[in-house]
Amino acid sequence: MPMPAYVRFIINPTSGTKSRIDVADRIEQLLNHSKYKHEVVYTDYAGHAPKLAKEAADKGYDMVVAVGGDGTVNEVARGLLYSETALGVLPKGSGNGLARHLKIPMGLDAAIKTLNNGHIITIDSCSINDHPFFTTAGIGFDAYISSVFAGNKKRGLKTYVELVMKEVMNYKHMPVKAKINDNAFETDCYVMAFANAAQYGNNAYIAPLADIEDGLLDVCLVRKLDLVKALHLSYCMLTKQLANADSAEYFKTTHVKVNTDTPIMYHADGEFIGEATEFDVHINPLSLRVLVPAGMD
Ligand SMILES: Nc1ncnc2c1ncn2[C@@H]1O[C@H](COP(=O)(O)OP(=O)(O)OP(=O)(O)O)[C@@H](O)[C@H]1O
Repeated sequence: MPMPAYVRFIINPTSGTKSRIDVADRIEQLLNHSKYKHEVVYTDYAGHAPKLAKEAADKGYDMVVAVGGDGTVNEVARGLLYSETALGVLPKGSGNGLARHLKIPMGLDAAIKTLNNGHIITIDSCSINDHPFFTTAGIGFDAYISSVFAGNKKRGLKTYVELVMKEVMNYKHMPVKAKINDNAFETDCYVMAFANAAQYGNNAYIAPLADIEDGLLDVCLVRKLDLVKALHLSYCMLTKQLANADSAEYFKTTHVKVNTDTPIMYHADGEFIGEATEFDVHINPLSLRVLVPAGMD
């Protein structure tokens, strides 16, 4: 990056649980000002961040830093795709899947210092029915949970876990037709998760083998679920063993197609999108520049 590099911080004031920390003030205090000239802007509404990010990319800013959870990261990154402008992340959500995958510290001060010492890599992104995603997308149960969570006033990990526990046995698998790696098959689908990064967030590893620079999409399919399987899956997610678990099937591919007769819910980076009967999911190799901590390649 040139010296000084021009940086726009985009803060989602609604993300994360309530905190009294003044993020703009911490940035002012800890950012290396001989390296960066910066400005701070705030989102006014959902869907504002892609415009603010694209505007910065069009003006030739060197980096745009998303301050928020994976929803904000998604919106900012969407505005930067295929541009020279790098994404930076100050994690402020409850899951922070992309930040965790990239080994960005969860603490605000440490994450700001990472911006001072980090370097840029180029990562893959993915799309589900033309919605870009950078961490995970999915159809079935995980999308259903994102839809209920979206309407929930309370946020945070505890609320999320309570919700999953309450709903996991009520949700029913659906029959789908899928095509992965030219192999077409019919299957029941409780959840089909598509992963660019290894985890949903909170160290729940839905795709432990995911490499964000390999040009491949990792797919995890759970056909049906009962209580024993649910407990086993949770254990495997938290211990990074899902790729070899009996309760799930794991694929690496570049492109997935899914069809259903009955509409099924889908999400991208944890944000509920809607329902559809056809899904086209693919990888966009090396499409986003990202600043990562020193030592991460
Ligand atoms: N000013 C705003 N007012 C209302 N919604 C906003 C605003 N700015 C952004 N959003 C929306 O907030 C959504 C959630 O943001 P984000 O994921 O960053 O936080 P979070 O939900 O608290 O984090 P997590 O997903 O980790 O729980 C985003 O998808 C975005 O569309």
